[in-house]
Amino acid sequence: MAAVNGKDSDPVVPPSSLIRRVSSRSVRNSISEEKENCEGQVKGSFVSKYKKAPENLKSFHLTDAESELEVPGTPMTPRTSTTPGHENCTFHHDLELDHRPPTREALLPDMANSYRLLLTGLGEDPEREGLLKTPERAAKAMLFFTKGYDQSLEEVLNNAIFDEDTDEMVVVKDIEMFSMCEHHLVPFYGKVSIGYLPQGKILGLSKLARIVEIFSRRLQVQERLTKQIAIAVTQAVRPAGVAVVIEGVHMCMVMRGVQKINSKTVTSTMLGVFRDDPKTREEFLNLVHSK
Ligand SMILES: Nc1nc2c(ncn2[C@@H]2O[C@H](COP(=O)(O)OP(=O)(O)OP(=O)(O)O)[C@@H](O)[C@H]2O)c(=O)[nH]1
Repeated sequence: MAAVNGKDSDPVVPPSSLIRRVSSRSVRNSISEEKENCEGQVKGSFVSKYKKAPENLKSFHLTDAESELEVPGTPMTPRTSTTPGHENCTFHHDLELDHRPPTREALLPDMANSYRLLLTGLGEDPEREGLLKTPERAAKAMLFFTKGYDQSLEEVLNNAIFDEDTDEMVVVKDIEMFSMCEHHLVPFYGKVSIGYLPQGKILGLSKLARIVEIFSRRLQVQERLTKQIAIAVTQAVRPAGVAVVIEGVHMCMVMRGVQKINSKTVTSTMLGVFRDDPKTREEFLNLVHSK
């Protein structure tokens, strides 16, 4: 199989714990163990640690750069919970701020103060009744918009990777996406379509949408978001190929700046057979564009 971008590198092999079906408790325990085992390794170590090359691997290759899910400036706060009964929790699927790790919570006072300053800078009175709670609300909202920084691929997958004798295309399309433009800190939103060609392993369908959440709930540019989703799916199930198309509306182009309210930005990442074989790519695009 041709290497992506024509470069050879080690194929990425997910940890064996990702391709076993086990109880959620043991999943969480194994996640904690993995995290401990990973300590001291480079950022994005989940990826680096499991790069091995079994003889019979037919999957396409990711370059080292493509294997790095985390980009510079993308923080990953340590995750443990002090909530009674949840000491071993490292991840909550629908992370809300009333059930969060202390490291995230600790950011709130400083962020609220920043919003207070911002209000003052706008000439507003942060002490007037309508604005009294606004700094805290805004800080919580911003933490929610960026909750993807607290999520990692292995936690989100929760071992929902299943052995299945199929090599037919899987497409989940029109997944809603909300993200934040890293240039203006205003939202961009749209829909994501993901396709992959399995090679004996399939991914729980909801996990594709959850992968979108991990990477969209951060400060982003659409191009990077598209690529990170494709790489994450590759790492999860080592398919013969992955295709991701995102259609986005950028509020920085709508509400300000050039003010083009109807423009849409379409980005795609094609890996493996989707990149190499025009017919496979065409089949995916037809499925995505069909009603
Ligand atoms: N490629 C890319 N550009 C983006 C994305 N989100 C915002 N931008 C662009 O980032 C650029 C920032 O350009 P600057 O000239 O530094 O900032 P600006 O003066 O606010 O630019 P204008 O939006 O043209 O007013 C703009 O062209 C935005 O449209 C994205 O997801 N991908």
